[in-house]
Amino acid sequence: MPDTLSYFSILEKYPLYPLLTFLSFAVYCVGLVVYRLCLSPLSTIPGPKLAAATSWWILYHDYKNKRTDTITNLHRRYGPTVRIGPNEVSFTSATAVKDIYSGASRESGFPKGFLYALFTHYGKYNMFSSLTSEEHSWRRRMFASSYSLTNIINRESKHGHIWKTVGDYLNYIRKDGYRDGNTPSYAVDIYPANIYYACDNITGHIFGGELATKALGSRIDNAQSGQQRDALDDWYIPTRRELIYLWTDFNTPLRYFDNCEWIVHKIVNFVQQRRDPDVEYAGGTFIHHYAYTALLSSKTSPVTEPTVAEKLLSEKKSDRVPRDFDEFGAASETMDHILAGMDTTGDTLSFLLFLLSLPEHHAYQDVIRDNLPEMPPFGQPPSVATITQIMTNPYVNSAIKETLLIFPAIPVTLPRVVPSGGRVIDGFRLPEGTLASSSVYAVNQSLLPGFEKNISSSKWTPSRWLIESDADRDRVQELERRLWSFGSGGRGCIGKHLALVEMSLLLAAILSHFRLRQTDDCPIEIKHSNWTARRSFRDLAYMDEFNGIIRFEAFKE
Ligand code: HEM
Repeated sequence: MPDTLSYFSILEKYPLYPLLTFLSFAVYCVGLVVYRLCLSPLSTIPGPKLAAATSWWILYHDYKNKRTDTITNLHRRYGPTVRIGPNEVSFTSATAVKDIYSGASRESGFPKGFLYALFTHYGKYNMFSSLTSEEHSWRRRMFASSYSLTNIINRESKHGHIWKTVGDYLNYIRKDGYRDGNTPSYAVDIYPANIYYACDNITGHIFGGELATKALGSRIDNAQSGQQRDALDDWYIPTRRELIYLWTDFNTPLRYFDNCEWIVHKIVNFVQQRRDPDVEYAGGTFIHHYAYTALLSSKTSPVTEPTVAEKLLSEKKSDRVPRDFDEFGAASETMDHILAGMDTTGDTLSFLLFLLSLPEHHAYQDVIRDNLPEMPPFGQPPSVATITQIMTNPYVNSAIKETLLIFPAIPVTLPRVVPSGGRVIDGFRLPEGTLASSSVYAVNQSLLPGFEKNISSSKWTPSRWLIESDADRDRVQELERRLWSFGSGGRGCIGKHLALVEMSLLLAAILSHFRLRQTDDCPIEIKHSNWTARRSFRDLAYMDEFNGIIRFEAFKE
């Protein structure tokens, strides 16, 4: 019988085997590091040597939830181009951002990194989660016009949904705010209030006023509003999207998910078919269920206004979309818009109201208030002229833009992958497959004076957006052009104008009825223990000293 070849018998025969294995591995590792540091096409890009040598360096910062902060500090030290991993480079210059995110019109920027595959719904890709330009462009074409500024303002001037929701918000303050004795002032936990506001607006834009959520709750019975509020509160489980970048680093599961999209969809479909169509939570959570059933209801509702849902349903029948684009695909789009429009707009509003409530900004509140136009009652749609006047009011504008600049709701890296053939960015040749990206926060901070010397401050200074001289004009125009809080190019934020209209109208209405003040002791329940725990898509903890409560001092009922 031949000898069994066991590990031990090999050891007996070749005693140097383990040592040789170890040495080969060590030579491989040293070779890899030498290649990455000295021979790789990325080796001339500035950055920490450790980051260039091993991806564990950025992984460690991802794990500590410190990616954005770390990258921003590296840009301060090394300039606009920094290598942050063996295969990853971060950029802040205007040309690099243009090349990566806008690119040739055919490409509409580089393909997205796999991180985005996390944002499918019902097992179906959507505009945000689709990675390549082929998967994305037909989707974006479907409803790009629904989100143009002209369309939003015209629709608002006819139907006045946003203005009605603004009215609901003011009622919510008076009804749900904590009133101390007989004082005409109301303490409100503004974080959930702003999420409800953003949700009622985006769902109104997608499905129309009838089918919109009424989380602010003044237009329908409280039970339904209460249920919607609870669902929205539950959505923000603090840990839901923590460590999101580890998913990009360990993207094998995402690639796997990408390949088995159709299996997930088949399962969702199978479960759906066997359930009562009215049963709750089709496709996942309450919000998934709402988006799916509201889309189905849109099919039978009389068309009274040009909604996004109506556009989706009519495009679905056309030959401009792939044949397998079904109701779940359409519902995935609506879900995507709801989620993309909810915490971004809601949080930006929360930062803005909190900043204005600070004693050092009370004077700026007064300046905004003193420059507001006469506004219509909430039951009546505002005219195009009124909306335009509010939107172009330099003080309203400056407060919103400054909040977007210093506290962008999505400050993180927006990952992109260098397409086939490689590209030259900022004078550096990047091979195909390199992760070439920018972080919103780093780009915005790099626009502030003294950034490189680390003396740029994150102090909220809305007056930097005011034009008082010719020199100011050039500076402000450049700032407007480069403000990157909504991203840019073919994959930039489609909801930007909707968000700006929502924020401008709400700010104008609040300041024309209330003074915003801080409050110390207030016995109201805080939905989220502090703002650090709520950073849904942020690895920066803005204003973590703020508990979310603001006092609205009424001077006009
Ligand atoms: C202050 C509010 C908002 C901010 C700061 C914001 C920010 C952003 C950013 C930075 C991106 C680019 C992501 C990337 O390139 O990877 C983006 C994309 C997107 N946003 Fe917004 N957003 C806001 C409001 C909204 C609203 C109200 C909607 C509602 C429709 C929306 C829908 C989307 C969608 C669908 C995309 C993906 C676009 C595409 O891939 O073509 N956003 N947003």
